[in-house]
Amino acid sequence: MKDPFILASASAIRSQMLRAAGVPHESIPARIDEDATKAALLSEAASPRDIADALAEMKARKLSMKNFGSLVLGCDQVLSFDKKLLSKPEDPEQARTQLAALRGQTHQLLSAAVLYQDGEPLWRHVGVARLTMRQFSDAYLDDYITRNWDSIRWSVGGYKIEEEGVRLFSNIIGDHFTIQGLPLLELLSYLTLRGTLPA
Ligand SMILES: Nc1nc2c(ncn2[C@@H]2O[C@H](COP(=O)(O)OP(=O)(O)OP(=O)(O)O)[C@@H](O)[C@H]2O)c(=O)[nH]1
Repeated sequence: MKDPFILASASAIRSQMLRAAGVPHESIPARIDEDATKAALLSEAASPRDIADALAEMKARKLSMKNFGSLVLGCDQVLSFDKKLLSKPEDPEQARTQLAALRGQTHQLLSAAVLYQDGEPLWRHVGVARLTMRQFSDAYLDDYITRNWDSIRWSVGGYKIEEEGVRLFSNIIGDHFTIQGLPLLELLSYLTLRGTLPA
């Protein structure tokens, strides 16, 4: 690729998806205060989509200002359920409470991506997936968390779709990439259209 590509994210799976797609990049965590920004936006009644987009843009802009010439991709994923924003579970108990609330219900994962270059936004997209959980038993939920806590603690929904988390669901509308945190197909389409990736 002509311009260096920076993924402004600490997310291993986002980097893995880009690498698997043949997009060479450097991963640099943006280290912004997500909680403060999320709280401020929620106090202004911002929508989950706008919150994810704003956080992704903050990450992209911060690293773009320090890396002129590079393409910088910022990402953020939020879980929207019952008009509330859920965050990564802080402990197994919170994971259990959150998953019990999502049981038998449909929630949305919104994965925002914003591309910057030289301090200016080039492209943005928010991918949306709709996921319906089955009526799993309390016993299964307890065992699931015991078996998977070390892995699911880093995921906003308390599950990893490519691992045992898939057994929590009865229906999913949306692509795997969006669920894992990156609207990859839309990003690749843009990079190809702009000539960054060969058509
Ligand atoms: N492997 C995997 N990761 C998931 C899945 N669902 C959500 N995630 C991850 O959950 C995390 C959502 O938190 P974010 O705040 O968007 O990203 P982060 O991991 O904190 O990293 P930053 O981009 O540096 O903020 C992301 O890393 C997603 O990739 C999944 O099904 N599988």
